[in-house]
Amino acid sequence: MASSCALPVVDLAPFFAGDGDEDGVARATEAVREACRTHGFFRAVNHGVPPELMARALELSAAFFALPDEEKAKVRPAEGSKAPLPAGYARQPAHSADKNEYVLLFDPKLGFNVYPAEPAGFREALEECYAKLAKLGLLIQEILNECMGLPPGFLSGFNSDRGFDFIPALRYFPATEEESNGLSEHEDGNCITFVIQDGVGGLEVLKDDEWVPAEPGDEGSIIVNIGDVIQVLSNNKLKSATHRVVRKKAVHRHSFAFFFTIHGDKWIEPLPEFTTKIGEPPRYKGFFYNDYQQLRMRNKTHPPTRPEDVVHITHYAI
Ligand SMILES: O=C(O)CCC(=O)C(=O)O
Ligand SMILES: [Fe+2]
Repeated sequence: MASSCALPVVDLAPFFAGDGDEDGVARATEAVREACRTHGFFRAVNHGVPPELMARALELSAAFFALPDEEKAKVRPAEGSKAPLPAGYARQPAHSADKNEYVLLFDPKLGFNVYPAEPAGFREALEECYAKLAKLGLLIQEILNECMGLPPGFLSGFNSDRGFDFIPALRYFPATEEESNGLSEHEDGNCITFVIQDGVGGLEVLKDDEWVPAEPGDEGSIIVNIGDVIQVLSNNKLKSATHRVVRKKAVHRHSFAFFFTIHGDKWIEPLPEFTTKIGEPPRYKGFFYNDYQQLRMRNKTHPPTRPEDVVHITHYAI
């Protein structure tokens, strides 16, 4: 039986029905609001991304990562690229607590991506997946706008530049006898994240001091979570939850994480709807998104020895 902490499931079908199912839309919107308030995570079904496309993309990704290291190394980021992060293949440095390798991809239209020659079809499947997830990002942003009671179109106007969204295709190594961390506990710094994953499992979300599994489920579901930007804009009404990936023994785990993010020049602070308009004090000082990203990046390049020195969104808390 599912525990009371189990990840909420949200059926997005009413948004695709095209028959003006207003009640269905209202119910699904309320389910998203409740999930983002309590867990910061939910499992989306009927999300508009074909399950067979997700399965094919994961298979092709697994085939790429199974290639010899020297083949993977050919997919190195282009020198002099203007991409916000290095697009292409990389592996976490040996000293990192995170035990994975990945291929980072941006919107194909931007021309930053570097693709492997093998396996055939990798580029097409990933580009198709990207397009579908980008569309889903816009839909979830609209739903959040409604959940947050913001003026229609506020978030899409505030966050209209899609040039910073990206996907890492990830492979986690098998756990060892000594150690099973795949991705250390963290909150996402962006707006909205989608996770597509194979059947291995290992993604876990912290809820009331308990680690709740965010397993893939067998219906081709996508895990959705909100990041720090939404938590700040909503002045803590919606939650950017702590999560991590734990590795399993004897298997690699494959996933895609789509980061629906925001332009680095954006000034992020709690919105009036959650502060002055309702007589509540802001829980955060304002900041430029870029500045926060730099601090987060430094967490990775220069990991502090004391966990309490790792920068989280609480850095800006009042
Ligand atoms: O691989 C996953 O399941 C999650 C990845 C994740 O949490 C992240 O990249 O921020
Ligand atoms: Fe994450």
